[in-house]
Amino acid sequence: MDPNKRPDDMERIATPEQAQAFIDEQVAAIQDQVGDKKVLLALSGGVDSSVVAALLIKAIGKQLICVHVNHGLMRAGESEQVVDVFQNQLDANLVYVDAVDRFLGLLEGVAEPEAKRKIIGAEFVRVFEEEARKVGDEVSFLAQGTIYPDIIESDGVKAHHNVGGLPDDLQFELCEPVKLLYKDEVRVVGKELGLPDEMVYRQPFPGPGLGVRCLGAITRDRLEALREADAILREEFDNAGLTQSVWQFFTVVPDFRATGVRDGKRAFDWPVIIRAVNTVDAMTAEVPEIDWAVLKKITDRILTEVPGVCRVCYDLTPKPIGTIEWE
Ligand SMILES: Nc1ncnc2c1ncn2[C@@H]1O[C@H](COP(=O)(O)OP(=O)(O)OP(=O)(O)O)[C@@H](O)[C@H]1O
Repeated sequence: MDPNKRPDDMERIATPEQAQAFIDEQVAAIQDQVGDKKVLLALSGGVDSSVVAALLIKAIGKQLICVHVNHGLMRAGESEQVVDVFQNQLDANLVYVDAVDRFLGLLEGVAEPEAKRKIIGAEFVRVFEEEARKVGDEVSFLAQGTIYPDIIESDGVKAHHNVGGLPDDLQFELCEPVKLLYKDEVRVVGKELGLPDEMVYRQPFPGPGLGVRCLGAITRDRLEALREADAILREEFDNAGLTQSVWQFFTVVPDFRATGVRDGKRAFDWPVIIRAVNTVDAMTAEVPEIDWAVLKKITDRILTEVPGVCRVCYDLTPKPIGTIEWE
């Protein structure tokens, strides 16, 4: 039997009971696979790696070493939540790497989106490799949040390597407990494992994080404005009950300024663009009709609370022609 093929008769996990049965089965399988050896996991705080971390903690406790890389491009509060949930609440073995200066230093002056993505991806592998080398001798397994769509997308040939790119002398045996699950099932399992809703229902977030929403060459002040505006948007969408009904929403800060008037004086500050989309498969997307009062409240808050911003726009472009992300 192909271990990367979901059996035709496998039930779709939708209830807490089904999730619990899956958890029990995987905990036993992990204990069987790993024994008393150690496992390394890159933990982003996204739903896939968080569910894998929680499963492994349940199965082998401190034999799991989680590495979280704060590259400075996380949304507000995300890295703090990883520390709070995994270190404080679940008492996990967590290595927190503050790599903000490294990433932002390398990205300085780089405006081309593909170049930015490459720098972020390559540096991530480098940071992870450094951490893996520190513990490499004691570790035998690499856990990954591979899910079934990753396997289907890679044509079923081999499991998708989330932290691919590790050198040959640093190869581990893989442990991928959710590789046969669809995203909705991973969420049900995450909920049953007691992870917070913000983690379990986290919307898709691009690998390069806020780096591709701070358009052009990233500067620290513009990145901070983006992070604050994004936090306001998320808070107000949540207050308006839109978090579950809108598929994805975020802000973008372009690398040009607009004029305005603040306290009787000319302002020359950045615009913030609000992007919200609904989609089934991310191939096409529509812009939801957000209640005017909600948009106005978000606009007021961004203009008063976020330094360096003097204009707020709502992006009305469907996909196609516009992609969901701006870069
Ligand atoms: N900042 C980070 N720190 C540690 N690991 C990370 C980080 N960002 C990404 N990763 C690792 O790379 C994997 C792939 O990241 P990607 O951004 O593509 O998200 P994903 O496939 O949706 O998974 P997840 O839901 O776990 O974020 C993650 O599952 C995680 O193992």
